Amino acid sequence: MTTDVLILGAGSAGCILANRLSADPARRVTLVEAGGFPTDPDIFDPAMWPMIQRRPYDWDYRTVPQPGTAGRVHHWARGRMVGGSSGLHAMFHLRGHPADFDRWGVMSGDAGWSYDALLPHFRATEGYATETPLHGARGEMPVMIPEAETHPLVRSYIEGWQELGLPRLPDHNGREVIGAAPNALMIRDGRRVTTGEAFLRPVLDRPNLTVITGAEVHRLRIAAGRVTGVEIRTPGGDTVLAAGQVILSMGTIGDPLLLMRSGVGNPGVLAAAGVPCRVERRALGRNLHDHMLGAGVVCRARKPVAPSRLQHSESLAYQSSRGLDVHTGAPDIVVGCVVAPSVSECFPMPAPGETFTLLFGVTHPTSRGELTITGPDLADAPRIDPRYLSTDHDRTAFRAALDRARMVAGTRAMRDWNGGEILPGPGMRDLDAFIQRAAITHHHPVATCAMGASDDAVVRPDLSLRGLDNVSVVDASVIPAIPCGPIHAAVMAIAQKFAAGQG
Ligand SMILES: Cc1cc2nc3c(=O)[nH]c(=O)nc-3n(C[C@H](O)[C@H](O)[C@H](O)COP(=O)(O)OP(=O)(O)OC[C@H]3O[C@@H](n4cnc5c(N)ncnc54)[C@H](O)[C@@H]3O)c2cc1C
Repeated sequence: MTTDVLILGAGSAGCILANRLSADPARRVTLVEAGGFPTDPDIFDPAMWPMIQRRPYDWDYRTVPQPGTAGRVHHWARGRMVGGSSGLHAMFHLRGHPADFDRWGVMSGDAGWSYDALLPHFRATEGYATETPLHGARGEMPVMIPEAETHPLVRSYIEGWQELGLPRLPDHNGREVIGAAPNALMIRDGRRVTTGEAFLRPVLDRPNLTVITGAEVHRLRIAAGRVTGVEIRTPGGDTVLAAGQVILSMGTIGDPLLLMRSGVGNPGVLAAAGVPCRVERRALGRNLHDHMLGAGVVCRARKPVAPSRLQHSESLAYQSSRGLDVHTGAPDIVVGCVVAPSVSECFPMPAPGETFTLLFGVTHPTSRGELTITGPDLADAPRIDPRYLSTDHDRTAFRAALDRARMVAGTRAMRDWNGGEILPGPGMRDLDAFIQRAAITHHHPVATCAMGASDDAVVRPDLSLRGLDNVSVVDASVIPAIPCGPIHAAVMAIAQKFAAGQG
């Protein structure tokens, strides 16, 4: 089968690309996805999001043991369904601080990635209730700002930050991010909205769009610096697809794995996995990084904590470790309020309704890891090593974030709620050791195919892959440096910007 554009992966980016690129009826677009259309009703129930991992529609990757987190192995959830990880995520919509994207502009050597240049692409995907110069209302992805639904505990938490001098923001998608606000959410009428629902389902009847589900992309066939065919594995057997243009949208893990299985990458890594090197690209899989959260400062509640009417983790407060009176510029730490108990696997889970949790984390970690293949086949598990908490910067900032979480717990506004700290607990002397055991992924791995101006970078600023003429990479893997907050909004903007550039 031959098509004009073959999009590999129907995740957060892939569904937007399929929508935008098939809008031109003259362009034949084929979208290939390993998973199927989601059918589990739990996926669409916002409150269920922490419970739906490790089900069949989660790739459920594992890291190698992490020296920085007490030798622990971390589970990395990734959606294996139409909509990809937008079917598993916590639905928080936050772009990041403008400085995060201005930095992308510098790193890529292309001002098109600066905040002001990206703003129309952010807005084009957004469906806020009201259009403003900073918020889009005509995009397909609903963005809800909770008001009456906000939990009373979270209201007190936000007041606690105000008491400490942090501003109360309407949401985190203004020009300043430092402050506390209810999380803006990708929810409509009480249901999660995936990119599959928002962008793909409405255009499924386009005659020029073909969607193939249950199909795992195994390898790219490469000849004369181009991809000449894509080997796909389906329950019905193997097949080869061909296209003029191939777009990789399989995410931060899926893209480098496919490229490495196909012979693109670091010759040493490929040789160790038994794959002949066809295209040398040493940076592929490197630069892997992720946000982590400490889970958590857990407090006994003085009164019953009713269940969240949203998705439990209702507010993040971004801030500067330099002081609570710093209200401009990019934040470097964050504290979040979770209405339910939230702890890592190292601690017993407290009973719901009797405790609440303050998560704490670092917005711009400097730890950098690597992802590699271990063999040539789809069944060969990847080696994922984020090298969590391997820099002084990250460990120091984590301590500052933990201190801030304790500060807000001690405010007057929280007095009616806080019945005493359970974790780390007043007797805990070694807070660094606690952090090592409490840190969990915030689920934002990026940068294995990072864009950059230098010839070493995996993709160019236009997201074309260096070394293969007809291949582009469009998803979270191209992010060169993680923005301060959750990255889904940035992934949507990346896909929107790329599609807009295709004419
Ligand atoms: C539990 C969790 C909570 C999160 N919470 C938030 C949040 O609240 N806010 C936020 O902004 N971000 C959040 N994120 C992060 C965000 O969801 C992801 O960063 C984003 O969805 C990534 O988009 P993507 O297009 O790069 O990849 P994905 O959406 O993961 O899409 C990749 C697609 O490729 C498919 N694929 C992979 N390999 C193959 C293959 N070999 N063959 C065929 N198909 C393949 C996958 O099945 C998937 O559909 C969260 C993520 C998780 C997992």
